[in-house]
Amino acid sequence: MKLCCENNSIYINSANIFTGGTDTTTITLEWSLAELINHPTVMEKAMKEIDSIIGKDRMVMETYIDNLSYLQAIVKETLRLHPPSLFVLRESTGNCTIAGYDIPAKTWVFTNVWAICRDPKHWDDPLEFRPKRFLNNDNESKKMGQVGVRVQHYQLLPFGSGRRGCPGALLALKVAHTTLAAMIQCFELKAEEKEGYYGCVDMEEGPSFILSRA
Ligand code: HEM
Repeated sequence: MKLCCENNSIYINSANIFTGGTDTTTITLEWSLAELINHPTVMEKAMKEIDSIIGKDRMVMETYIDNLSYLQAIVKETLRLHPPSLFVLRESTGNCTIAGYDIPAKTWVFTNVWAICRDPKHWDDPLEFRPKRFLNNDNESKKMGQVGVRVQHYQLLPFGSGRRGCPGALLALKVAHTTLAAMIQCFELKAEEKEGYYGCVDMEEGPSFILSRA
């Protein structure tokens, strides 16, 4: 049988899934672990949540994740401060105006996800790693608790949005939540004591479109 695909689309889509689906999730895990090591009280709270919901005799499994709301807030806060895809890209199909700028047809428009996720217009203390902001139990969280990474809350866009939004978001979140929970449950993580970084992980960002640690 001869398969007929315009523009080599099977090849392009498969490559998309591999490139878009591998680095992004591991980078999210790396940033989450780095933030947890640098915020021992957050780490302790996450351990306590896992202990109280799962206990010490069972391993974390995907089915428990719905009950680990603090862990989910940690991943959300990581994706806010360190969105692996810095930009979301669109090409205008016709002339249009965005935020007062006239955009001609066929223009590439980059949305700076990184900047929006740190914008003080949308976030209190935007540079602080504070997963609590996503939990529904104080005034700030009442505002932010409902902000999801996969719905149309445009101040938090790690997976993009709309028809071309990330199709792997659900899978990515499942993998990130379960792996992070297992690592917190099984290991005691600390930073190496080396000159300049006593007990802290260096959070410098690498130079790339995909936001990895330097
Ligand atoms: C934390 C992990 C991930 C992040 C942060 C992420 C982020 C994104 C973003 C921002 C886009 C562009 C969306 C837009 O333009 O609106 C995208 C597209 C895409 N992602 Fe992900 N992604 C992740 C994981 C995955 C996984 C696990 C897969 C597949 C197994 C995947 C497959 C894709 C594909 C195929 C596209 C292109 C969709 C299209 O062009 O229509 N991603 N992703």
